[in-house]
Amino acid sequence: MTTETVISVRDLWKVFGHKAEQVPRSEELKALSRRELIEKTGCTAAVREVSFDVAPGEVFVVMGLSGSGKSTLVRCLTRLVEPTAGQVVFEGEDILGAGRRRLRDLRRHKFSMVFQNFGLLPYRQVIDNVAYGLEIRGTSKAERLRRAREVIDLVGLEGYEHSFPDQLSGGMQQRVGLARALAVDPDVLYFDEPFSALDPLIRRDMQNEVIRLHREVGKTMVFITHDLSEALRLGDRILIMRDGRQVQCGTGDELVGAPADDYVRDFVRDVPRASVLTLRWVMRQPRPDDVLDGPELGPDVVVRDAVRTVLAADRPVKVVKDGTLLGVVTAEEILTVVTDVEAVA
Ligand SMILES: Nc1ncnc2c1ncn2[C@@H]1O[C@H](COP(=O)(O)OP(=O)(O)OP(=O)(O)O)[C@@H](O)[C@H]1O
Repeated sequence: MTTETVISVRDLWKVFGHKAEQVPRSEELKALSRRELIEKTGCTAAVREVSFDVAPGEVFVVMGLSGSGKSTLVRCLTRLVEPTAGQVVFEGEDILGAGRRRLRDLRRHKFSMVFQNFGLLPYRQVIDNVAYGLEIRGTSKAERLRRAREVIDLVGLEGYEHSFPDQLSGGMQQRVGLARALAVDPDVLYFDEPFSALDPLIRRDMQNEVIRLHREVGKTMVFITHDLSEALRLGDRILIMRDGRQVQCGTGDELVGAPADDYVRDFVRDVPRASVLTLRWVMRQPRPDDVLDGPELGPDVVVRDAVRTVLAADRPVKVVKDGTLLGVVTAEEILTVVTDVEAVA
């Protein structure tokens, strides 16, 4: 664990069933597929041997098909679900050893959750819903209302302080959910498919809202989704799960440029590659006949943003980082990505 880690997860297991504890301890049971494990022991392995780190300020996305273990994994991080084995270290503390009081403090002061069904209190006005987390913390009324107004403004709900949740649209209710989560100034925000009940346009608005809020408040976020375009838009890194196991963890361009297996390849098949891949994925080594006095671009420039420069140059564009030439790109490499969806996979 370094100070550059907010959450550090090691060999995490969550098994449901009577003999749950036996599964992570037995090499024989660990090796079984999920189906074989159910048949043999009656246990469901929802999360199997998952390890990852989340850095401060990172948006970390957990993605996978329905039933792959996303919700169970993220609930283990706050112990809403009790892990069967492994380690969850939060800001240097192994929270699997935390007692009830410590856990309650962590949930009140360090974590906030945003759920798909909003979880708002129906008989409370917006402002009291937003102030709720501060109320249970014991913050004075004047202070919690002041803070609630501040975050209501931050999420664009000014003027709706005294509305009740059922007077608001789904998108606005989710803004209340966001404001409530932000009001307590947590260290980490956990989102469990918060926008999947919203229609596509509102959903896009809310994704933009999260991007904007992240830029403004810089919180560490762990975000569950089964929607790859949402994952790519929001995530600094994406963990892909299948049947409880992690299949791959990486940046969007790593998943699209080098999918770990057919499951990931299937997920990323329809992604517009030019919008995700960066020059490091398409550049080639210079050849002896290349004239190397063309324009320079960085390796992290997205192909789509490099098209104009590359096509306008009459010599190879140099891909340079910290003064070192990493490779070159010409119209040929760029057009391969822009026109051929499977070219680099
Ligand atoms: N309380 C429980 N008891 C028994 N099995 C459970 C329990 N909760 C989850 N599971 C099982 O664990 C597996 C993973 O479920 P989980 O809800 O974490 O997946 P998910 O990827 O979040 O799915 P979804 O996208 O549908 O919410 C599933 O097979 C599920 O049936």
